[in-house]
Amino acid sequence: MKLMVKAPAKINLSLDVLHKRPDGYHEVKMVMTTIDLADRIELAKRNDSKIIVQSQNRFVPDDQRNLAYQAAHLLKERFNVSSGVTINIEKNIPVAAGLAGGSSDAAATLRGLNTLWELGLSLDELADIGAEIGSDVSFCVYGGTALATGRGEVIEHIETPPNCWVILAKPETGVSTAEVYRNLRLGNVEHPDVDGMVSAINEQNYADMCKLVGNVLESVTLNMHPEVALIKDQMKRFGADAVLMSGSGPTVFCLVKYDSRMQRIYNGLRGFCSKVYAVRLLGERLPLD
Ligand SMILES: C[C@@](CO)(OP(=O)(O)O)[C@H](O)COP(=O)(O)OP(=O)(O)OC[C@H]1O[C@@H](n2ccc(N)nc2=O)[C@H](O)[C@@H]1O
Ligand SMILES: Nc1ncnc2c1ncn2[C@@H]1O[C@H](COP(=O)(O)OP(=O)(O)O)[C@@H](O)[C@H]1O
Repeated sequence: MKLMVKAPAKINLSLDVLHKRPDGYHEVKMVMTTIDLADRIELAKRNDSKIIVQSQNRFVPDDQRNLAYQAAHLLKERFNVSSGVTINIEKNIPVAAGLAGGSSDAAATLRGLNTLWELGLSLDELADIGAEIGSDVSFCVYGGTALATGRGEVIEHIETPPNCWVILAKPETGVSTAEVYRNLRLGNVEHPDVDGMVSAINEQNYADMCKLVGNVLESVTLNMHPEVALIKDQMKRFGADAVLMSGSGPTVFCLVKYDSRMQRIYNGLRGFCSKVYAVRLLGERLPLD
C-alpha cells in the first residue's frame, strides 16, 4: 500500500522572540502561513520492520538524522507498529532555508502514517507528537495560518490571509537555526507588532498586513550574511509590497498583489540569485490524508 502526502513550506509573516527560557529554547510569538511550494512524500508500507528514507537531494540525510525518519520511528515505537515504511522524499523546498522543509516532511510523514498504519490519532495528537521532533513540526501538521507561541509549538489558528503572490529568493549560503538564536541579542532589537499582524489578517487588510511584516532574527542573519540584505534591497527597488526574511533565513520573501509586478520582480531577481520561486500564498488548513 502506498500514499502520497504533500508537505508545504511555511513563511513567517511576523516573528518576535520574547526571552530565552531556562530549557535553552526561546519563547517566540509568530505568525506562520503555508505557501504553494511543497515537497512530495511517498510512503510505502513494508512487510519487514525497517524505516528506509530515500531522496535524490544530496543535502537531505537518508538516516536517523532525517526528520521524516524520526517521525516514523517515534510513531512506530510509541504505538508498537510491526510493519515498516519506505519514505521517498521529492525535495522541492530548499534545505536549511528558513522554510521548515524538514519539519514539513516530518509532519506529512506523521499524517500519512496515521492513515497507512491505521493509528486513528487526531491532528491535535499528531501535533503534540510533532513537537517532540522540532518546534515547527506542530504547525506543519495542521498547515494553514496560525499564531504560534511557546517555543513555536502552541498553535492558535487564524484567518487565511488575503490572496497574493509570494516571491522567494534563497542565497547560496545555508544558515543554522541554533546559531542564529544563539547570536540573538534582545537588548537593542525592534520588536514587530505581532498582534497587529493577527488583526490585519483577520480583518483581511492587505495594506496593513504588508506594513506590519517584521522578524527580529533579521538582526542576526543580515549581519552574518550581507547578501541577504542585498536581496531585500533589490526586492524593495523592484516595487514589492512587503519584504522580509523567513524564519532564521537566509531565504527572503516578498509579497505582491498583481501578476505584472510579480513577473517583473521574478525576472529581476533571476539575474542575482539561482534559487527564485514565485508561488501563491496558501494559508488554508491542509486536507486530511
Ligand atoms: C526560526 C524558526 C521560525 O519558524 O524557523 P526556521 O528558520 O528553522 O525555519 C523556528 O523557530 C525554528 O524551529 P525548528 O527549526 O523546528 O527548531 P528546533 O529544531 O526545535 O530547534 C533548533 C534549535 O534552535 C533553537 N531554538 C529553536 C526554537 C526556539 N523557539 N528557540 C530556540 O532557541 C534551539 O537552539 C534549538 O536547538
Ligand atoms: N527531510 C528533511 N529535509 C531537509 N532537511 C532535513 C530533513 N531532515 C533533516 N534535515 C536536516 O535539517 C536541517 C534543516 O533543514 P530544513 O528543515 O530544510 O531548514 P529550516 O529549519 O531552516 O527550515 C538540514 O541541515 C538537514 O540536514
